[in-house]
Amino acid sequence: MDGGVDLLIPVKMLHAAKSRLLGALDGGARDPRLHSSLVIALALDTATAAREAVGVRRVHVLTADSTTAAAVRADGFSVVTDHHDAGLNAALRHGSEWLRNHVGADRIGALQADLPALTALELGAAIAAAGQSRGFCPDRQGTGTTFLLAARGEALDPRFGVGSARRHREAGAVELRGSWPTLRCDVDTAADLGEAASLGLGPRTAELFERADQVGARRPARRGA
Ligand SMILES: Nc1nc2c(ncn2[C@@H]2O[C@H](COP(=O)(O)OP(=O)(O)OP(=O)(O)O)[C@@H](O)[C@H]2O)c(=O)[nH]1
Ligand SMILES: C=C(OP(=O)(O)O)C(=O)O
Repeated sequence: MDGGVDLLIPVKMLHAAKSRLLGALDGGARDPRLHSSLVIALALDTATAAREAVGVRRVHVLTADSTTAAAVRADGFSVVTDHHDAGLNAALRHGSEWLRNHVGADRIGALQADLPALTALELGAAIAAAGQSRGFCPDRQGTGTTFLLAARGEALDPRFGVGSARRHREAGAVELRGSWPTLRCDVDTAADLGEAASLGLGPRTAELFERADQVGARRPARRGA
């Protein structure tokens, strides 16, 4: 029986996360508390859309960070503790084994935590497109990976990092090729934030930028604006 995908969303320690976005909310002042709230907002918008997607059984945030864990638990997400913060692929291998051993997960996926424009429709379409295969979705540049889905009963075998799209392809994952701009739009830079704003930011991220705007910081510039 098809029980749906248990999805891991990895978030590293807040002081180290999304370093290229440091200062994005405060005109470069780089307030660490504001930065932490941005990292958490990105993850919550991603996780909230993912939870609504057809084919998803449960969303688990994978983190060693206690502030992140508390914030996502408050919104009803499960937390898988990454004790080591030993790098993304090691964390995902640990998370994948934990889900197989502790919650009986038989189909596991990994979704990047920085997809603030994600819609449930697009993630559901990508899961459907994968069928029973191991699949991955490249980012909008075509080189990275925003979503990796194991075949049923198999471990995740993640190969994230620079050039991960090629590595996932070479390792036998099927490239999921639909036109899913919100699933492909991970945000590493201010320019990426502008792209996500053009697609429509999720409510947590949008609210942070609304508030920042009121105190004079710039909103992410929309494409073509
Ligand atoms: N749980 C966990 N998540 C990780 C770890 N390393 C990276 N991640 C997460 O994996 C995703 C991609 O990580 P990176 O590309 O290394 O870093 P980033 O935080 O997106 O951004 P930069 O600091 O700007 O490189 C992000 O959501 C990270 O929070 C880890 O060791 N443990
Ligand atoms: C880790 C990856 O992405 P990013 O560095 O954009 O978060 C990846 O695409 O494999």
